[in-house]
Order: sequence, then C-alpha cells, then structure tokens
Amino acid sequence: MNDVDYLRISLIDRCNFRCTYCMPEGSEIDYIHSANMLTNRELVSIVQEVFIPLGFSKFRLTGGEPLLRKELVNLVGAIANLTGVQDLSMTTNGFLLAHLAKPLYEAGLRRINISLDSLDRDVFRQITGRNLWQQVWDGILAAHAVGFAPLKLNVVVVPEVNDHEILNLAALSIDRDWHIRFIEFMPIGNDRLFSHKGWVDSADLRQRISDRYGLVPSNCKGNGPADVFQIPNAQGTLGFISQMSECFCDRCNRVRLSADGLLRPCLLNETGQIDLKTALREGKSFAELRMMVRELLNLKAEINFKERDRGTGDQKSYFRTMSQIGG
Ligand SMILES: Nc1nc2c(ncn2[C@@H]2O[C@H](COP(=O)(O)OP(=O)(O)OP(=O)(O)O)[C@@H](O)[C@H]2O)c(=O)[nH]1
Ligand SMILES: C[S@@+](CC[C@H](N)C(=O)[O-])C[C@H]1O[C@@H](n2cnc3c(N)ncnc32)[C@H](O)[C@@H]1O
Ligand code: SF4
Ligand code: SF4
Repeated sequence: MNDVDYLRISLIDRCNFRCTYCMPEGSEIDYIHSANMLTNRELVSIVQEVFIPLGFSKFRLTGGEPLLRKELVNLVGAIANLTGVQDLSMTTNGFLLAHLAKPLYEAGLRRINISLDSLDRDVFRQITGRNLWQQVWDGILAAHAVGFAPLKLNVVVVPEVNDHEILNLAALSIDRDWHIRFIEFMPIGNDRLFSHKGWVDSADLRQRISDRYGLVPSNCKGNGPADVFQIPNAQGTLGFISQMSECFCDRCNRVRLSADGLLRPCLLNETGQIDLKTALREGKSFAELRMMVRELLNLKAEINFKERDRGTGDQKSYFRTMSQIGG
C-alpha cells in the first residue's frame, strides 16, 4: 500500500461562489451547524496528536471556501508551527486573497492553489455565478507578489463551456513560473450538467496543446495526482488531473477531514468513514482516535480500488458534494 501522509482538511462547507460544477445556484445543501464544526483548537489538536504521530506531514486547507473561515490566519499559524508539518498548502477560489495573501504567507502558508476556470470575464461569471474575475486575478497577482511558490492555477474543464480557452490558459505558463492544471470535470455536485456533456479527456487536451506549442514531460513533480508536462522552454508547467479517464488510485496518498470532523478514505467513496469530532467530544483519548484512524488506513487500499465510484445514478456510495468534501 502507498504511504498515506497527506490530509486534506475542509475548513468550512460554505462558499461565496456558485460554480456550476460544484455548488450550482439554488442547490440545496444542508450546511453544517456552527456548533458541529471542529473548533480551531480541536482541529489543531487532532492534527498534532492524531495525524502527525501517524506519519502525516502534508496538510492542505480547503473548503467550501477556506478564506471564509473565522480566525483563519491564526489557525494557519498554529498548524504551520507544529513540529512535523512539512508542507502546508491551501486551495481557494482567490476572491479574498488580495488582502489575505500577505498575512497568510507571514503565518507560514507557503503553497497555494487557486481556481481560475477562464480568462474571459463572461465565461467566468457563467461558471462561478459571480462577476468577480478581476478580484480573483488581483488575488493571484498578490499571491505571486508575496512569494507563494509554486503557485498553481486549477482549471476544471467543462465541455463547450471553457474548453475553447485551454490554449490561452496553457500559455500563461510560458513566461510565468506558474503551474496551470487542467482537471477533468467529475460528476459530483451537478449530475444534470454532467449527464449532458461529460468531461474532456486529458489526453485530448494534451494533444491540442502539443499541436499548438509542443509539450514535453516535466521533471517537476507534485505531491498529488497531476501528470506534469511543460511547453518547451516555458517557465511554468502544465498539470493534468485525469480522475475520469484514468485511475491514479494506486498512488493515492491522502485522506480527507470534513469541517465537522468526518474522516473519509477516498474523495469518491465514504465507505468506512469515521467521526473524529464526536469521538473527541465524547472524551475518547488521542490514543483511541489514532487507533480509529489506523483502522481506516488499513481499509483504504481496498476502498481505493474496489469501491471507487463514479458518482452518477442510484448506486453512488457517497452523499456529500465537492464543496462539502473539499475536492
Ligand atoms: N479523484 C481524485 N481527485 C483529486 C484527488 N486529489 C485532488 N483531486 C482533485 O484535483 C483537483 C485539484 O486539487 P488541489 O486541491 O489543487 O490539490 P492537489 O492537486 O492534490 O495539490 P498538490 O498538493 O499541489 O499537488 C481538485 O479538483 C481535486 O478534487 C484525489 O486524490 N482523487
Ligand atoms: C471544492 S473546491 C474548494 C476550494 C476552493 N473553493 C476552490 O474552488 O478552489 C476544490 C477544488 O475542487 C474542484 N472541483 C469542484 N467541483 C469539481 C468537479 N465537479 N469536478 C472536478 N473538480 C471540481 C475545484 O475547481 C477546486 O479546484
Ligand atoms: S469549486 Fe470552490 S469556489 Fe466553486 S463553488 Fe465549489 S467550493 Fe465554491
Ligand atoms: S479516487 Fe479515491 S482512492 Fe482514487 S486517488 Fe482519488 S481519493 Fe484516492
């Protein structure tokens, strides 16, 4: 089994955007009641006393929109300062980043992935439900200016919505040291949009980019599922996250903790999920919590391969949306 040393932590299930592929306008979501959210203190102690002793060293903060979390900068500082945290990163929509980039960097965050599905303001508004392209772009520039590196931009490619923009998005990597990543649209959150069009295979995107600019494998590998390439002589890289056309479960190194303390073994399956918050609040010791997590990790490889679920139809075996899980 792969070493599992990467925890994705959803800090909040709410979001200020309404991306059509994630949390479309009007979608009804049972938000977590604030009393059921892990507090900052609980979260830091779970990271320190449960995950670090079990060998976890990489932590990503996500959401919903993580920049909406109360006391975020303090929380980031507390996690960044824990002995054993080697890599602390965040995935965000970038809207509030222009002001928060500097304090987050000063608190110890070093890596940030920002979602940017389009360079066209109208398409951006169509996808996110918000007319805020400029604010997100300013957030990206602020993150670059304060020194976040590598700076990664995430593009979910939705057929006939933004796939005509991939060459322009890929070209951002030519004279900037940015990592542009193209993500195959997953059928979580909006079955209707998905059943209509499906996803675009990464292999097709690579061909289109290669025909225009050339494309070579990159030496620069990430921690995650992206296959990394480069336009020859470009400063940055191009990553392809292909969870629909390929299966990268054999190299899966991660589990996911929700804002209400549920630990799930797989993005696409919640079999075996455990409730760390309730266990903690019922007075279980950290040693008992570690035991619970260890048992889940022992099951994980089976779940990865045998029960990975595509998420459509009545047979799906998970019930939370991407915004609730954190991607
Ligand atoms: N199926 C699947 N998708 C994943 C997994 N990890 C990340 N993704 C998807 O990849 C996209 C980008 O994820 P990010 O939050 O930027 O994280 P990452 O690519 O792991 O980040 P790095 O640590 O920088 O490599 C999101 O749409 C995620 O849902 C995974 O383990 N399985
Ligand atoms: C759920 S979001 C949470 C963090 C933050 N709000 C953001 O958008 O970056 C994490 C990642 O999941 C991606 N994502 C959301 N829904 C998706 C879907 N249906 N298919 C593929 N990726 C998706 C987003 O684009 C983002 O890169
Ligand atoms: S992808 Fe991120 S920004 Fe878009 S709705 Fe989901 S959580 Fe919000
Ligand atoms: S689908 Fe599940 S097991 Fe496969 S890589 Fe993603 S999180 Fe890991």
